[in-house]
Amino acid sequence: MASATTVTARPQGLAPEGQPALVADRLYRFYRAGDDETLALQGVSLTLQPGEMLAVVGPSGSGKSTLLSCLAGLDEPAGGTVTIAGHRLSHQPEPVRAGLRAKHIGILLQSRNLLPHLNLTANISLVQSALRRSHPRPAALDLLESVGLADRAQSLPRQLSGGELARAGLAVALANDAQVILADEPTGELDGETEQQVLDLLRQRVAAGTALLVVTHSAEVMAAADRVITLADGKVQA
Ligand SMILES: Nc1ncnc2c1ncn2[C@@H]1O[C@H](COP(=O)(O)OP(=O)(O)OP(=O)(O)O)[C@@H](O)[C@H]1O
Repeated sequence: MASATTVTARPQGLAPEGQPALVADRLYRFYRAGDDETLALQGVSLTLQPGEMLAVVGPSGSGKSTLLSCLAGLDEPAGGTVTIAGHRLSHQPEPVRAGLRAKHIGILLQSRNLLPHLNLTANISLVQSALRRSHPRPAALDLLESVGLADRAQSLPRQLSGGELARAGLAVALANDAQVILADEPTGELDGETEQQVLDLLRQRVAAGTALLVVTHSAEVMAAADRVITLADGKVQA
C-alpha cells in the first residue's frame, strides 16, 4: 500500500465517560418461510466499551450477520433492545434509526458499502451528506490517504483491486467519524499483508477511542481483538 498517514483524532461525540458505546440486551430474531421458522438470534446480549475491539465468531448460520444487522439498525429484532451511546436504536421508526446510524455508526459490510457508480470521493461525500452541519467530517482526501488510496480518489470501485476495495470500504466506514464501527468480515478476501494493513488501520481507530465489533472467521482478526465471543445457534456461548 502507498505510504499511509494516520487519522487517529479521537472521534467526536464519544459516549460520556463510563457509558458503553453499544449495548445489546436479549436480542431475538426469527425468520419465517412458510411453516418453517429459523431462530437466528435467541437472547443475545453484549456490551461494547469505547476503545474496545470485540470479535464475534461462530459457524456459518450461527446468526453473526443477523446480529450485526440488528446492531446497525438495518434490521429490527423481534425482541430485546439495542442502545448506541445511550440512545435506543431498536424499535424506532426508520428515519430515527437512519439518523442515529448516520451519526454514531460506521458500517463496513462484505459488499464493501460502496456505490458502484460513484468514485471514492463521492462515496465518502454521500455518507457525510446524512450528517448534521455541526458533525465533524474528515476530509475525503485525508481519509483516502489514511488507507493509502489518495491517488485513487477519482476511481470507481470497479477500477480497484480486492485489497484496494477493502481499504476504500474502510475509508467510507470512517467517513462519519463514528464512535462505533460494525464490520462484517472486513478482511474476508484479503491476502495476509493487506489483511494486516486493514487490521492496523482499525486498531488505530480503536486506540483513539472508537468501539469496534467485527464479525470474522480470521484467526488474525481474533488475535487482534480485545475480546472474542462465539455464537452458536443464535446464542452466545459461555
Ligand atoms: N432472510 C432470511 N430468511 C430466512 N432465513 C434467514 C435469512 N437470513 C438468515 N437466515 C437464517 O438465519 C440463520 C442465521 O443466519 P446468518 O446469516 O445471521 O448467519 P451467519 O452466522 O452470519 O452465517 P455466515 O457465517 O454463513 O455468513 C441461518 O440459519 C440462516 O439460514
